[in-house]
Formats: sequence, structure tokens, C-alpha cells
Amino acid sequence: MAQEFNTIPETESDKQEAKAREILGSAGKNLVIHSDWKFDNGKNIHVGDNFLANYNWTVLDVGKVTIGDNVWIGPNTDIYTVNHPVTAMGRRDHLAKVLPVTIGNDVWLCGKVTVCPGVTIGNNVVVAAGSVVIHDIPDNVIVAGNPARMVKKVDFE
Ligand SMILES: CC(=O)SCCNC(=O)CCNC(=O)[C@H](O)C(C)(C)COP(=O)(O)OP(=O)(O)OC[C@H]1O[C@@H](n2cnc3c(N)ncnc32)[C@H](O)[C@@H]1OP(=O)(O)O
Repeated sequence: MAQEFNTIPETESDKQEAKAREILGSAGKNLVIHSDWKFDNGKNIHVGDNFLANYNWTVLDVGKVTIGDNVWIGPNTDIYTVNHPVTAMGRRDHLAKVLPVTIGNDVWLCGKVTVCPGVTIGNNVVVAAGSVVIHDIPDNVIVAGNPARMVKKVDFE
């Protein structure tokens, strides 16, 4: 399905939107996803109204990914729901732990952000470019860095 999506020319945004709606578990009104988009299932991704994902959005949605309204995703941003063991033996045994990712309303994940398994991001949050999110993030903040930490609070208006 990802390959099918990525063959649609960027100039044919109506076709991109229709295919994205086939792929996703659910989507609200006003949906824009650019190529290349990569994912495991697609059906485990749920997005709200006014969703925009820029180029090269990768989602390892073995687990559920829930995204609220008015969320923008910058280019080359990744969301993962799968962890593997830190022990060599665990990885030899191909073990995996699946944890959901939840993103609130009015969130901007900037370019080259990585969101790790099990994370919940609140409402009205900006995750600065290049950040790696390993902890939950509260409402109304800008976070930056690896690991992402609050750099300042932000108002809604
Ligand atoms: C759909 C799309 O997204 S397409 C467009 C893609 N565009 C991008 O990805 C652009 C991303 N922009 C950024 O990351 C910007 O730095 C923003 C939006 C987070 C800046 O927000 P501002 O409110 O202007 O933050 P400001 O520049 O005041 O920085 C606040 C603090 O965070 C730090 N900071 C800001 N961005 C980053 C970053 N990417 N990584 C690390 N630290 C950062 C600053 O150094 C500053 O720290 P200091 O107070 O110790 O100096």
C-alpha cells in the first residue's frame, strides 16, 4: 500500500488524499500527506481534522498511533511503536515490545523529529527540529533536543 501511495505524483493531491483515506484507520476532514510515506499497517494510524504530513513521514504502526486535530508533521519525521530488547539474546530471539503513541491537538512535530514507543504528547506542543522524544510531553510547551526537554512554555494564541 505504501508503494501504491508513493507512485501518485505530488501534483495529484486529490488522488493522494483518497489513497491515504483507504490506508489510514481513520482520518478527519482536510487531510494532506506527501510522498514518500512509509508505514507498517496504516490501519493503526488515526488522525484528526486538518492533518498535514510533509515529505518522508515514517510510521512504524505495529501499535496504535493516535493523532488529534490540527497536527503538522515536518519532513523526515519518524514515529515508532516498537521497541526491541537491549539484550543481545532478546534480539536474537526476535523479541519486540509494542507500545502506542498518542499525540494531542495543535501539535507541530518539526523536521527530523523521532517519537519513541509509548510516548504521549499533549495539546499545543511544538517539537523542535531534530528532537528525539522519549518522555511524555505536557500541554502548551516547546520541547527541543535529544532527549527532548521543555525549552519554553507557549500560549495558545
Ligand atoms: C509541515 C512542516 O513542518 S514543514 C516545515 C519544517 N520546518 C521546520 O522543521 C522548522 C523547525 N523550527 C524549529 O525547530 C525552530 O527552532 C522552532 C520553531 C522550534 C523555534 O521556536 P521559537 O519559539 O522561535 O524558539 P527559539 O528560537 O526562541 O528557541 C527557544 C530555545 O530552544 C532552542 N531551540 C530551538 N530550536 C531548537 C532545535 N531544533 N534544537 C535544539 N534546540 C532548539 C533555542 O536554542 C532556544 O534555547 P536558548 O533559550 O537556550 O537559546
